[in-house]
Amino acid sequence: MGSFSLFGATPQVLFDDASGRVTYLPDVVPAATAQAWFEQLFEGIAWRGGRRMMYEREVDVPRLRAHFDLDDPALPAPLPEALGAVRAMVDAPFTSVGLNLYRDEHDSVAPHNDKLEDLVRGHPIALLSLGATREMVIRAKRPPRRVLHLDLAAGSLLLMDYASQFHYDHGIPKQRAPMGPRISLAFRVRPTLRMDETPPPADPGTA
Ligand SMILES: O=C(O)CCC(=O)C(=O)O
Ligand SMILES: [Fe+2]
Repeated sequence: MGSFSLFGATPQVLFDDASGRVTYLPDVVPAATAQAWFEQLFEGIAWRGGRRMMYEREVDVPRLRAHFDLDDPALPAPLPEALGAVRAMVDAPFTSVGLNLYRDEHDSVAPHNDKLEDLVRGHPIALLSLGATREMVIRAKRPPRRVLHLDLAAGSLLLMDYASQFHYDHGIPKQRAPMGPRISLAFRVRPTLRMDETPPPADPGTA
């Protein structure tokens, strides 16, 4: 249930109350490993652009993305290793990883909460950061509008629990100063289709 190991990095609990819990764990992955993983993913992933509707107009999603199910037998390196590093810190049965590539300071993700229908209740979202440090803004949806600005450094893990998605938006704002590329890996426990919801075939013995 989103508990984390106390070995390795020292967790910084940013808040932990009725509105949810958000924890930052620096240096979950050593700097050299984080850099190697960044380069492998930057070169090796078939990054996709995207389009979305904004004010009744279609615009580019301001970053590149990719997605994998974690049980994919062709899960590309270094995603299995990255999953291992995350699982060493977080006891949650992650099933999916969403990748974001922020090419430079112009790329961003608008304030949002992760879609609750894509998450299994009670499990956290784990964001592993690689590449350039980028600022994340976490803002309460309702007054008093607590706002947190935090730097997500390479090799760090940010854990946002399920409850926090009801009460806070998070985003990566555009910057004015030039920035190198950053990749984030968003590990989630997604609901699977319940195969057991279809009625079982009639038992021939009782027909
Ligand atoms: O890049 C990040 O750290 C945030 C990504 C994010 O919020 C998402 O993928 O839903
Ligand atoms: Fe998100």
